[in-house]
Amino acid sequence: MARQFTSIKKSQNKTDLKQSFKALRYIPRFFKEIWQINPKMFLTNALLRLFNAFSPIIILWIGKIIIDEIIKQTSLSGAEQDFSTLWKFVALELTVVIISDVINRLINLTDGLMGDLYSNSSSVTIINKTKELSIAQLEDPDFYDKLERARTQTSSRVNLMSNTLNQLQSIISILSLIAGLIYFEPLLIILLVLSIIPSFFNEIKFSNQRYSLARSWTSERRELDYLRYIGANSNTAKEIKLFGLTKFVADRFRNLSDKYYELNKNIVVKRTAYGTLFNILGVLSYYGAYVFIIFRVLSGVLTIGELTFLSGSFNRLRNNLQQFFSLFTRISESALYLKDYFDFIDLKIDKPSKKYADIPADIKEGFVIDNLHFRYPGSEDEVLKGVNFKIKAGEKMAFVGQNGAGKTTLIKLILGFYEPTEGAIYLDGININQFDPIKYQAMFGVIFQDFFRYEFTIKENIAVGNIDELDDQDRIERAAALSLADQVISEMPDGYDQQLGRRFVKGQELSGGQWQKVALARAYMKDANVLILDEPTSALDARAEFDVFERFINLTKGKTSIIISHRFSTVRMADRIIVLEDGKISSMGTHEELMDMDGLYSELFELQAAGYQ
Ligand SMILES: Nc1ncnc2c1ncn2[C@@H]1O[C@H](COP(=O)(O)OP(=O)(O)OP(=O)(O)O)[C@@H](O)[C@H]1O
Repeated sequence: MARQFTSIKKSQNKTDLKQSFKALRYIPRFFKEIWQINPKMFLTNALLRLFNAFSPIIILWIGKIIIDEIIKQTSLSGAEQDFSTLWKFVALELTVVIISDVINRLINLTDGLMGDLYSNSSSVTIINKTKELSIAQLEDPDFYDKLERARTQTSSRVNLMSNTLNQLQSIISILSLIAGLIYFEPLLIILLVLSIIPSFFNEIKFSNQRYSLARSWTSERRELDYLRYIGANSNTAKEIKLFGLTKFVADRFRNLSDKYYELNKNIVVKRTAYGTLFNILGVLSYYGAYVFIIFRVLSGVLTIGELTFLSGSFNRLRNNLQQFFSLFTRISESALYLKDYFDFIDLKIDKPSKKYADIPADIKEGFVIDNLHFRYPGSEDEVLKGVNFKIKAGEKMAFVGQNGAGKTTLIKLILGFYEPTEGAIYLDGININQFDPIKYQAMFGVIFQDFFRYEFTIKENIAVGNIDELDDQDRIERAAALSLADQVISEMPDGYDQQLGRRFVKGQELSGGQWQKVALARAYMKDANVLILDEPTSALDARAEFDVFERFINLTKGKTSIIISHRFSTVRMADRIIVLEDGKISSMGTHEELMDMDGLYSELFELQAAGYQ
């Protein structure tokens, strides 16, 4: 733990300032994004801030006039006294204070609204960017960390916006106050700046350390989130209770979070200690300046009004400068996070510059899987080890094999989610990597075994198979009838509009088999050229599975389809069956042909049949 902290320090010390300043480069682009979201609101906010930037000096100046006027009037005899100027300035000060207060509220309001708009818009940007990433990229931990950082730092970016605007406002205030000081006592400024600079560098140093700690802990933080999720969640509650896992999960969480706490504590304690020391220097400088001004008044160089103006300006300036420096470090800290966001949305997507081949409107010959080898990125193990076979147009294939044999992987390669490490897949003689992946994948209707249970309505859950047809009720009902989801829907109080899951009000949880029926309907939502069902019926009862496949076979007459199933009653309906064993095809043929061979297929079939006897 200590070693990790030292290495963070070592790597950071040299580049502290440089990194902070470099990160500020992203701020103009950030503000361009905010401006584009709502130019009118942005402009209003800027104008309001411009006015309020001058309010401190105006109020101090009026205060000086009021005090000098009081002293002047009190030195006059009763007959000579005229308080009209005095009251005019009191009224003026009151007006400025009220206006400034109202403006402050308007600034907060527009800040909040712009923050909301920005947060919504950047979330959409992140969602859209995620869509462009390939499955391989999304499964890569480095990419995933980038996505995570971009996603979780939205609030930090919203704060960055108001902090930067506050900073600009503060700069104008500071300049106006400095102008006042220069007019009377320029020496005071040097004293002021000298006392504040050390705390500025101190802040920058620690903010960089905090950032690099947070960054180097991205995957651990993800683990913490995950542990928090499984430890306190209705989906996992059954197992957590039954297996008595609470202590295991809580201990694992505590161990990890304690480490992070210690590392972070180390940084924040030092930051506070140094910060306090430098702040005391600031206070001393203020009183030094105060004594200096008092002497100038006593020696008759300055008036009492000027004393209140100067000491007020000095104090204000000190606060503003301190706020300026601490804001600067917060801004540079958030700007480092901003870099993560832009790094993510600027991620290069591998788009070949070549022209894509045309997708065949109807499959004529079919697929040729030629000497296919595959290893998952970052993995040593070869999952597919030289697979060769053809799928003729209109053929119904089934893949069988034991767990981990490579069936789903083969489907993912046919869908073009990954590039083979060796060999190729051809569709009607064209290597599938020549097709535009989006158009190519649109040819398929696929349901995976780990299909997603969207906590939307049933109707939406079916329509995700072809979301453009969300309003086509007939189509949704036809798809539901084919997958037997219509039986589930008829039992729901809200029918097709039934909210599913337990997350939202009126949500209805479904059984595993009911979910499968709903998900299966997605495959029927479009006239896909190729239908692939990867074990989506494992939770159906025997009769339901038989009904589902009978419908599937009837519907897909003349269409190419692939089924993965561990149930031989289903598999035997296929025209041809491929038996995968440890990444290789051990045999293929019709059910009868395979039964005649003395291989894995007949062995597994007999085993399953024996189970039913
Ligand atoms: N995303 C991944 N990254 C790395 N390895 C993976 C990934 N997905 C699967 N594997 C590995 O690839 C091998 C084949 O997995 P695959 O899912 O293709 O098997 P399967 O035949 O479909 O098994 P099952 O019948 O259990 O669904 C397994 O050893 C698995 O651990």
